Amino acid sequence: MMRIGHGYDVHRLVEGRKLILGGVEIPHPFGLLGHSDADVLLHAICDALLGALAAGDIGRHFPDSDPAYGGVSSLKLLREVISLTAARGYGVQNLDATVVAQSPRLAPFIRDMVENIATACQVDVERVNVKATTTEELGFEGRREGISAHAVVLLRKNGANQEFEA
Ligand SMILES: Nc1ccn([C@@H]2O[C@H](COP(=O)(O)O)[C@@H](O)[C@H]2O)c(=O)n1
Ligand SMILES: C[C@@]1(CO)OP(=O)(O)OP(=O)(O)OC[C@H]1O
Repeated sequence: MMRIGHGYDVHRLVEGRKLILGGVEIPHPFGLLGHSDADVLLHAICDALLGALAAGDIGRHFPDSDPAYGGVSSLKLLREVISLTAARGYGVQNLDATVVAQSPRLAPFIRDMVENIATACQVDVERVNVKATTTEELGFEGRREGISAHAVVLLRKNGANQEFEA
């Protein structure tokens, strides 16, 4: 059995914060604001996984009112969501995500993001794809006020054929 999930998140860009995307620290004069490390890409992926499980969203599992999550690495949150996914009997068939950022240029960091995500999800890198796009300077991302991310994930029941079936 397969289950599909979608995730979307936005964080504001500010001075004095690190920019962390997909668990990779990216040199940039601005970083994302949040209670956690504000890794907008991993948050979208967590929400896609939770959506596929019909298990709510990241804020329900890791409330931003809980000091335990202050400054937490979102890779830790992703690993916890994957533990829940495995406990429900599912694994990641494949995952695709898009980061919407006018700057910085993310292409040099995509491979490391994919490796971090694949490791946290306990799958081969071939099952994970991360893309980046600008908005041609339109909207809040285009004005560099924030970065957004979209993710979709397909889960398969453990024990099921791991290849695509017709
Ligand atoms: N922050 C970004 C945004 C985009 N890229 C790469 O550039 C390509 C073209 O982007 P457009 O928004 O002009 O379509 C895109 O496909 C990415 O490969 C990037 O590295 N970092
Ligand atoms: C990740 C959590 C964890 O405290 O905090 P934030 O970094 O603020 O991220 P957001 O996507 O706004 O909401 C989810 C929160 O639960």
